[in-house]
Amino acid sequence: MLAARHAGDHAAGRRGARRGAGAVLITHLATVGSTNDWLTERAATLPDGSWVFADAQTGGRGRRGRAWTSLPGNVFASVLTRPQPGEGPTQQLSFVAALTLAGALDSYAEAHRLTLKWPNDVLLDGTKVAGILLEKQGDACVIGIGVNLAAHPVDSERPATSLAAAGIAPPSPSAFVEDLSGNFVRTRATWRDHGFAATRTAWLARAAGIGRPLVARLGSEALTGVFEGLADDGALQLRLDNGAVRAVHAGEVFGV
Ligand SMILES: O=C(O)CCCC[C@@H]1SC[C@@H]2NC(=O)N[C@@H]21
Repeated sequence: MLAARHAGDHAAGRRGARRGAGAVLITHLATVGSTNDWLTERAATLPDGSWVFADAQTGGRGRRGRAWTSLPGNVFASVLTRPQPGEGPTQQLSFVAALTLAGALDSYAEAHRLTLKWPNDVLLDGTKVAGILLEKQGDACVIGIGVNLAAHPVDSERPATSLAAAGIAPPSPSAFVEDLSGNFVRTRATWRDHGFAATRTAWLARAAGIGRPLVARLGSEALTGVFEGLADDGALQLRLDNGAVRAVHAGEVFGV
């Protein structure tokens, strides 16, 4: 285990930092506001591919300004990326991250039970088990990952599940983060070496609702169409009833 190296970690209750498989730096905190904030504050000094995770998160954030309920025994982790030679645009990282996460979950649940929902949710038996939040800081991008291993919120507007609720013995968060970090190196290398085409094909192979009707809610607008695929910038391609294909860059999608 490496000695503590960052100033200002006392308040967070530092557990330690170590090099995981492939010499990835993984920092383990007892408690933190948000692992995304922790990394964003250190984006200028930490190396590309650095991870942080925490036993407790007091101000977890989700997409679209929502709070992320951070229950004990779950994973709250973030990884720092900077554009590397050969890599595509940052928006594509969203799909690299979703594949990384699904690949890590494959060790615990049969692959057919795990599907991907645009843009970057992971579903277990059709219900959300994990979410991803990408935040840019200059040219860096912090990818936050929340996984319901042991518990899930029961009172939330949107249905959620956990490995435990699905009858799967959950791993420890630290073991899961170890899997995630190793998987991210491999998934990212595939993206770099084979371009977005390989990542898109892999993502679409696990996508929930591909080729089926869905509703995309974009603010006050709701569009109905058939989910046809993914554009290079990560937009969902929706074939509308009039035959035109509309690119959906932001919003939420629901099956109909
Ligand atoms: O589905 C979503 O809305 C994205 C959820 C992302 C939650 C994770 S938990 C670790 C990291 N820190 C945060 O504050 N958010 C992300």
